[in-house]
Amino acid sequence: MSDTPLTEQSDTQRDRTDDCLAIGSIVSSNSHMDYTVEIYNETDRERAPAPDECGFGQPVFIKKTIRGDEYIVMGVIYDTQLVDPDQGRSGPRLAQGDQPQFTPGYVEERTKFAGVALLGTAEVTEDGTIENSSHQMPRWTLAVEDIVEQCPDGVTRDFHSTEDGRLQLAYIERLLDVAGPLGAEVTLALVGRLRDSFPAEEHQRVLNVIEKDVRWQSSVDRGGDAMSTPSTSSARTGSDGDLIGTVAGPGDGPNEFFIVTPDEQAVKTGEFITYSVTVEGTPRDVIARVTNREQARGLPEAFMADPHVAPEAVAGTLGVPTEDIDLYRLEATVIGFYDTKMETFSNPRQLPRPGTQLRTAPDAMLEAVLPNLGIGAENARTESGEVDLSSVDVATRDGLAHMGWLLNRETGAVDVHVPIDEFAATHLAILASTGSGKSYTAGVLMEEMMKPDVRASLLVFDPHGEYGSLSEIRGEERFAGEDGYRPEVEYFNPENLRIRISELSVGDVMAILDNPSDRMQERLAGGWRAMQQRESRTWGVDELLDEMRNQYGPDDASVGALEWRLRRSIQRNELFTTDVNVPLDDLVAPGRCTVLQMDTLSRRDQQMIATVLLRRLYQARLAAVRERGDDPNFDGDIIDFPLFSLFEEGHRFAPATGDAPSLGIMRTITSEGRKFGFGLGIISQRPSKIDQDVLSQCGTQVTMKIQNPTDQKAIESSVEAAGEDVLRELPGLTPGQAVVSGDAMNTPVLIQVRERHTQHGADSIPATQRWRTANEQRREQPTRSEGADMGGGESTGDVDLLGDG
Ligand SMILES: Nc1ncnc2c1ncn2[C@@H]1O[C@H](COP(=O)(O)OP(=O)(O)OP(=O)(O)O)[C@@H](O)[C@H]1O
Repeated sequence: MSDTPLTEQSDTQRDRTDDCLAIGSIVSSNSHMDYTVEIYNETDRERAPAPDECGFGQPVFIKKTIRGDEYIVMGVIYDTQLVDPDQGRSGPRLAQGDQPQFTPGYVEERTKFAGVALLGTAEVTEDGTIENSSHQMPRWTLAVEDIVEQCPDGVTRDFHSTEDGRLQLAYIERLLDVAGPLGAEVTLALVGRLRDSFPAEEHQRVLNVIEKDVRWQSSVDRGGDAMSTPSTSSARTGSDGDLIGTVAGPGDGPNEFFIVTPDEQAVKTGEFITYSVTVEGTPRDVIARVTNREQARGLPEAFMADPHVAPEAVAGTLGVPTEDIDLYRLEATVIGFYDTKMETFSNPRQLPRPGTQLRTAPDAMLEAVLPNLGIGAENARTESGEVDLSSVDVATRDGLAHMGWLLNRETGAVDVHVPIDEFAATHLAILASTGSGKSYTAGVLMEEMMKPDVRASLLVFDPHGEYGSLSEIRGEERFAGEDGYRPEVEYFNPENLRIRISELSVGDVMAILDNPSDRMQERLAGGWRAMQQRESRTWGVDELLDEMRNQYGPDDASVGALEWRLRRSIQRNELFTTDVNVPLDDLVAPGRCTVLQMDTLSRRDQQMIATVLLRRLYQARLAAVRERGDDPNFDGDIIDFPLFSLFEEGHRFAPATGDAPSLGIMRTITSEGRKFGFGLGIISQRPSKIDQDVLSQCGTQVTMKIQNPTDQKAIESSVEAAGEDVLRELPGLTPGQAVVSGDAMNTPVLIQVRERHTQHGADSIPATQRWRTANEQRREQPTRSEGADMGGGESTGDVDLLGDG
């Protein structure tokens, strides 16, 4: 057999099957798909194939005539074997191998076999080209001595083209099976040949994917299983309309599906993606939310055995590719397409088909469809009654709170606006562990509510005095209206916040008196009822005691016991007065934010203030809605504008356990307030400690980092919109990141809360800084500070204390 390439080169791009180089003949088969071919040498043929004409990965064909029609059976050389009869022979031969003329049998025995795996079939046309190629398993069996010919590149190309010009490679799985350990290599060799025949970019991309996959499979099979470690870290941020992945198939739930995406897309959980479907003849862009992300393919864990060695170094040594090999498997849940008539999402009840391409939902689209704009989008309707999303510019719309932007997109790329009407009517909960940004976020919302396009009437119950800096908005230009509007910010503290005793209910008094006996309760109820019948509203404890003594006799022991309690808890408490009652007009007005600073009051007194004020405000709203103002006999308060009241430490006012007097009115307002234009906002770091009735009535939720499992459970059971995927996000959020869900949004949204326009008033000052400053002050003015701090006694001196004097 000659090693020199033939000078007479065949035209490899020719596409005809006639006059091809015969390279060998079949001698046996290992299976229906796997044949052994003896390669011709000089003694068999005048023109024996050169090594590169019958090498590894060489496409070949065998001609077959079936019922008069001519076919080729395509195959590929996937293995070669040399047979040397001399091997293992120790006895002498008559002649040596370099004297073939004397020993033709010997040379013939010393031969080369090739393994040929079958790929498919094609029909041969009259002009010798092929058509109707099929990559199915050939049905006919080949015979011993069938001639195997070298397949020219043109024929190979035609065998891999479909009728409509697409590239087909449908035999790969079979080839990998048949060729065993050499399957990946022979597939790669074939892919390499096809690259020249299919130069178009679309074909090259497909070949890239196949090549990467096969290469990956083969190298990982050598190195171990692909790891599947869930990962959420990624550098890139999704952007407008990018192609991000392909639908792999349906997921666990009826609205869920899986997507495969390469690492470079870095699609995160919470990202909004879109695909197109036709619903009742109309093409629709359906939005889905990514709910989970797992690595489907990455470097094997075994490569990470030594933390001093980068896994890429191991991979490089083993020849495992490391670039662009990571694949992620995302789970997504269908939100729906935006129904421009109903102005909400509608579920197409149709999952995307496997293979559907997915894009990130465009920024502008998300900005318009995420908030529940409700009737807010009315003036963007076209004549057909549909809302023209492209004309919905939420940024210029009135009554929306700009809370921040989508966390998964570039900063500010998709601004998130929350309709204030929604949460002002159906209540709001801001829930997060301490230090996660609750008060900060509440501050952002309050700023938004005081803007000229909203001018809310806000009443803030502030048990920690955290909203002192909100007064800055009075002078901020961005809060000024063209008509001269300037928001008012008023502060009330216990000195100017008094409760008139006659405003208390008997239930309130019982709570204040700390479990009076049954008989005392009975006496108190009788006396209180009588007092409330009186015209005068300026009675006090003395008048009440007189009334009870009138009813139950001057020496009644229970009245005696009540006297002591009433004097201690009510008469001597500066919070309660007989006459002064804060006028509601001083407290609430449109365009006014009133902050009740209650940090010096006991918890019980804070609850009492909330109870009485909420009751008065609620009744005043009720009177307005029921048009009691028209009744000449009505002398109560009327508030003819909606109210929104915000509670820091909400669990203090509506606790899940205990007997807070404020709980009743808070339950009433959260369940009925919608009808009367009275919204509550509950801020709390302990959702599990809030009354579940109150919490579950909060239609809009801003949930931030929460790690405590009991609190997570409370959210799960009371926050309807918080799906499993949303709850999973909560522990991983950092300060300022939040999930906004519920009535105000069409779907839960992961946001970065914007920065405050005013200063945040709740920053804790580090203890070390305080110590240092205090110490420095003492050193500068030792005598004065010592005198003040030590109560004027003999000072030991700071120098001595520090031990350096
Ligand atoms: N959106 C944001 N942008 C910038 N910084 C923020 C943001 N949200 C919170 N922070 C920072 O996080 C800190 C904690 O926020 P905040 O005081 O609102 O927490 P909190 O949940 O109310 O805590 P606490 O329960 O102790 O009152 C703030 O001091 C602020 O510096």
